[in-house]
Amino acid sequence: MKVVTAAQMQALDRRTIVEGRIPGIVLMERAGQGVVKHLEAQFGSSRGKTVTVVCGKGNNGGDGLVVARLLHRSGAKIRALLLEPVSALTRDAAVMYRRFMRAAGKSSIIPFRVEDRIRSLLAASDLAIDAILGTGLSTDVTGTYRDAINLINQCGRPAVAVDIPSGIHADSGSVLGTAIDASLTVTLGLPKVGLYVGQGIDHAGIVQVVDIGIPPSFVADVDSHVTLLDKETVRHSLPRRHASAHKGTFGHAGIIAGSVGKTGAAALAAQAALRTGTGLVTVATPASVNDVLEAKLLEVMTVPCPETDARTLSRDSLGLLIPFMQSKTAVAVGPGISTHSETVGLIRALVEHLDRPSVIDADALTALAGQTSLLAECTVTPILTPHPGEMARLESDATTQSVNADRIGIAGRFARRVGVVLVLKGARSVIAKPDGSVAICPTGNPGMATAGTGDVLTGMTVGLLAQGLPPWEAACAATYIHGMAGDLAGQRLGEAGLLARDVIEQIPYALQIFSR
Ligand SMILES: NC(=O)C1=CN([C@@H]2O[C@H](COP(=O)(O)OP(=O)(O)OC[C@H]3O[C@@H](n4cnc5c(N)ncnc54)[C@H](O)[C@@H]3O)[C@@H](O)[C@H]2O)[C@@H](O)CC1
Ligand SMILES: [K+]
Repeated sequence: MKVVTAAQMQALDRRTIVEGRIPGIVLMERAGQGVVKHLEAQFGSSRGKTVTVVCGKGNNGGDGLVVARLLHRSGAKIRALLLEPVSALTRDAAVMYRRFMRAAGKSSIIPFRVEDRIRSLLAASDLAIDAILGTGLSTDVTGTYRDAINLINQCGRPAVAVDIPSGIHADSGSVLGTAIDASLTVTLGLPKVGLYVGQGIDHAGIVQVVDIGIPPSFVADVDSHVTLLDKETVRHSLPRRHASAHKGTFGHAGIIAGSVGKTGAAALAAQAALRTGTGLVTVATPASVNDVLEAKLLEVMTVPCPETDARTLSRDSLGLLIPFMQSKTAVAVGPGISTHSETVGLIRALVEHLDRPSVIDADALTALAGQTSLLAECTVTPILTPHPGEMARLESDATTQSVNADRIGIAGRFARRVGVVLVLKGARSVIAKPDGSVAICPTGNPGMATAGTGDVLTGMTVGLLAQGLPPWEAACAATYIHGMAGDLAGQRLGEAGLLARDVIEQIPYALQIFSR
């Protein structure tokens, strides 16, 4: 599904109304129906609930008035707060105002004047609906609008944002003055970029997308290079397990990983590859830590390699690692290998011999800082999986902050310039391909910001490569399923105590969801 800017969405809405001959009020009705559907899926039936709907003067407010009418019809007790006089409403919002008034009566509409009254109304509500500002937001929020947003945030009730949390810039995700902290955002037509970047991520809560009937041919014409990953796309790319399968059918992943003090990274990546369905996994690791891995890993094979005095892979490993890579279906390089200068030299030499599907991660990325031209030698497009700090090292003039300020732009430009598939990790990981287009992964949670989850992603990615997925499909599917497994683990354990190993344990359950 394409992800769009406010201007792109407004143009699509307009084209649908003018060329598609679907009146704005019909789109608004569908928007309201979609919001109610997702709201009830999340919070249960609205019958008997008290709901306060806060409406601005624009079409976002119009959507809110549809929600108010539909919830009233379902037996909820509704109060609609108008932030502006009725005369200021847009034409379509005014139509929805009249429809609501006819259905619920004038006493259900409350002008936003007396702050204390509003505060007590919100406090007595089960839910607040934020229909204050949508894609029409242009400047900092001030005055009554700011007061309304702050009162909703302070009331302690879950807020459902219509289209986008009011105050969030639909393109940049930045907060313009103040913004709603939504539990659920039901976005209309196509998802907006601002829900997946910057502060927008924290303010949006759960994001659901509602189809309001924009003709697919109009959507196809939108020039957006950003898409939102979804379950169906991932499902189509996953390997099938035929009845005649044997372990050779599902590939052999080679993982070059580990050093003293960092055998856990190798173990996590190897286990994650197996849990993702890979037939065979072999880890190449410094000789003196090999026994540790043998003890940790039952199903994984290991290859002890020559090492430095610091017990990291040495330059002498190259002669062994070249045939190691050539005998595997796919290769991962990097988890826990250290940044020892000799190991760095080894990785740079090794990359020139990468002739099969590969994932380059962690310390191997640091080894490639300022040396990404070496990747031109790879015969199959490699997948790089940096976190923002590693990304900043790869892009010499960047910092972690500047990377996070433009994750989509940086990922797309880097993937195009260097000719790689890039997974820029972090909240809402983005995956970019060599043509510069970018997918946003909606799965995952803050509990996954813990040691070792990156190694798990590397293992899952090489595992899918070994099973024959092309690099782009493998990167997208691994990132999505990694997030799903993390979400399942988070549901069971909560976020604070979640460990990388818990994510591995949930991979099979995440995969089961695809086979249903
Ligand atoms: N017909 C359409 O175009 C559709 C629009 N839809 C809804 O309409 C929204 C867009 O509607 P609008 O373009 O009317 O705009 P909004 O409803 O987002 O904004 C309302 C008004 O607020 C004003 N405004 C901008 N910044 C402000 C600020 N900082 N403080 C106070 N007021 C400010 C704008 O001038 C605008 O007129 C979408 O987000 C969506 O919810 C949906 O109903 C689907 C169809
Ligand atoms: K809103």
